[in-house]
Amino acid sequence: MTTSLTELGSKFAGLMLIWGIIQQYFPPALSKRFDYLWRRVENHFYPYVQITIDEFSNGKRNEIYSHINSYLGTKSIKKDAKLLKVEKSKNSKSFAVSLDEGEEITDEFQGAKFSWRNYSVKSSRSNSVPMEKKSYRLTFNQRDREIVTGKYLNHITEEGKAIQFLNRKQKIYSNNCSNDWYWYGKGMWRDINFEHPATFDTLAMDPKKKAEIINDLIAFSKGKDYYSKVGKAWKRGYLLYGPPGTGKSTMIAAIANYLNYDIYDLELTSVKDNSGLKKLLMETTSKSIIVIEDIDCSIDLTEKESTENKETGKLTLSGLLNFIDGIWSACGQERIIIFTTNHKEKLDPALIRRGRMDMHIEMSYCRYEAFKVLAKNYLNLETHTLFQQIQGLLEEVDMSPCDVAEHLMLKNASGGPQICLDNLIQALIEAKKKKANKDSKESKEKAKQNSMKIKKFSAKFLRSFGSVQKLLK
Ligand SMILES: Nc1ncnc2c1ncn2[C@@H]1O[C@H](COP(=O)(O)OP(=O)(O)OP(=O)(O)O)[C@@H](O)[C@H]1O
Ligand SMILES: [Mg+2]
Repeated sequence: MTTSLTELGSKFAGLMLIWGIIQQYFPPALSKRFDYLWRRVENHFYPYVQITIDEFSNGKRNEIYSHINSYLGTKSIKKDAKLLKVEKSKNSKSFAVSLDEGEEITDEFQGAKFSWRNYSVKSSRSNSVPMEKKSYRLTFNQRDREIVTGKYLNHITEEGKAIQFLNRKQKIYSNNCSNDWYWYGKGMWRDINFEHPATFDTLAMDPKKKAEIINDLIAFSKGKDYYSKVGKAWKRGYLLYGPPGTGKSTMIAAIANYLNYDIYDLELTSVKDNSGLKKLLMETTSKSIIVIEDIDCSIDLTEKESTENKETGKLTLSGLLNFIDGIWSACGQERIIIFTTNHKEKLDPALIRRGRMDMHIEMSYCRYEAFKVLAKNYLNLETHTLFQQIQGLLEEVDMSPCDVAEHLMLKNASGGPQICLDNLIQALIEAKKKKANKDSKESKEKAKQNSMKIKKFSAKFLRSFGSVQKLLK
């Protein structure tokens, strides 16, 4: 289809040119009549329309061109296009394939056929470097005009965007910028590539809880229509709480990798006031996770403090609440906000109520199910005779996944899994002893305090009894 369409198109263009020249010698009334007839002949033999999409439009890069480029590049691998180009930019994870100059490809959408051709025109200005003008030309039957403008162009733009999103390198942004001259004028966030290896497969936790979180993330990321239907801003809040070393930060990395989102690591102690917080928020993009780690330590966020500071221009709890659910936070769609804390009980209930922090996720000490994930990751073991003993010990001792993982690391080339498991058992037995000692000390201390209380009480009672006796005498 493609070659014949393009060839036919250029032949008609040639005929049009000749017709234009001859037309000048015709009287206007006759020329109009001929023009009408010519259009009918043309529509009969060549009922096609062409749209050209240039790489640059009005001196600016044309975004649609780059989306089409990605879309057609992916199509070209599956189709039988023979002239392809491969590029890799510093911000993309893998190679990007696109059509080479002059190559054509056909596409189908809702039963309609489309032909795409890549053009490149080189021109040289009198005194300067040669310029290359790249474009795509879309040819389609004019009966499909509505499909093209109504749906097809939208469809390829969305697909192209999605391909570019998957192919880009993830970033982690931080607002904790020093006064370093290098960052001067580079915006409020600085970024580096995010390359954390954590995934949900390597995250050690109760499998049911893990599945629940993954399902929640899937529902969120596919929820565009749902959120707009119920009239809610497309964002979700997670509170991760639990003792140190239980995997809160690791979970954030796993979520970012799962959804391919960027991370904005927001350091509240570096934020001067509420308006600074708003500016930071406005510089974040969609499909991102805004993280505030150790929220309880970041700032004194009590309601009382917030009311006192309202006028003094500081960062306040109400400022933070506005940040989470104010209208500004809905400016960029598809955003996740995550708070972490070791002390959930210290947080103001207003900050973590449902609707703000939609899901409260407890990251707990390592139990048997979580241990099995670590043993698989670190030692490639799914079963072992020592597992049963470890299971029993993990029920009695609170050890963080971080500490368990440390014992499962192969420390030298000659050490095998058996040594690691033995080491872990030793550590668990030690921890169990320590716990037993601590418990017995605590119960002795409690008993001592109780007996002191009883002694004090009886002395007081005896004293008062003595004074009553004296009075009665
Ligand atoms: N649940 C887990 N699954 C897999 N690895 C874990 C888990 N928890 C901890 N680790 C390991 O321990 C290290 C420290 O964990 P992480 O930083 O995620 O803990 P945290 O809960 O954020 O601690 P803190 O409260 O001190 O910030 C990680 O680099 C990871 O290797
Ligand atoms: Mg952490």
